[in-house]
Amino acid sequence: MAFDNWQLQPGTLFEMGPVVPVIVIKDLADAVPMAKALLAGGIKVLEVTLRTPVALDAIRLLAEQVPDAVVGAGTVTTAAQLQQVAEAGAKFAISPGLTRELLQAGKEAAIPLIPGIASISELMEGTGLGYSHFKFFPAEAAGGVKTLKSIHGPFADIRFCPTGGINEKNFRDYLALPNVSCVGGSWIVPDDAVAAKDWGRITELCQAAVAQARA
Ligand SMILES: O=C(O)C(=O)C[C@H](O)[C@H](O)COP(=O)(O)O
Repeated sequence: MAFDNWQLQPGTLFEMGPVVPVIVIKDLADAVPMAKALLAGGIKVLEVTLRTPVALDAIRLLAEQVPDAVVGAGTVTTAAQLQQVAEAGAKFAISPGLTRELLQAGKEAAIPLIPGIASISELMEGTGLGYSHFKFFPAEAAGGVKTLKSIHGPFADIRFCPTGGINEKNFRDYLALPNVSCVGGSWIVPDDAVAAKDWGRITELCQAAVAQARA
């Protein structure tokens, strides 16, 4: 189940995967070349985290200048931030966790909210309000593939985007699960590549991930 007022359904978003880069933009000038490097590598869905002062401006800029990308916001932890990112043009919002306030605001928002869970009780808080698509965070630290396999038993209809500790070595183990159609991670946008403005390396990392996901 999802919400009719959402302009994009989370199932559609998850199917656009397989890897959602978790992006930290420190310098606004990096936003457009980075997004183009990701697109060139076959990655369309971008999560720009609200961890830096320029994050909202970066979302606004990307929504205007890189229309082929599906740009959303990460690290959205409050209802006020959800409203801000929607106004900035984000196509979706992802949270590392959930609160009742955020879930309520998400139901009424124009864009889909993907709340984060690390426990069954948090999951039930979300499913109780009608949510069916969640971030599983911090994936590796919260039991990883084993935990998601166990959750699939009682919650077979629920889908996850695991994030946190996922990399080129383990991401296919997650994608093989029936309740996972995309994973999030920062390994395809490494800090040192961004600092060096080595966009070619980012494109190569994306191409490798996309090719491995298909293999
Ligand atoms: O910023 C947020 O909203 C988060 O939830 C955290 C990120 O998803 C993880 O930090 C990504 O994890 P790594 O791929 O291990 O770097």
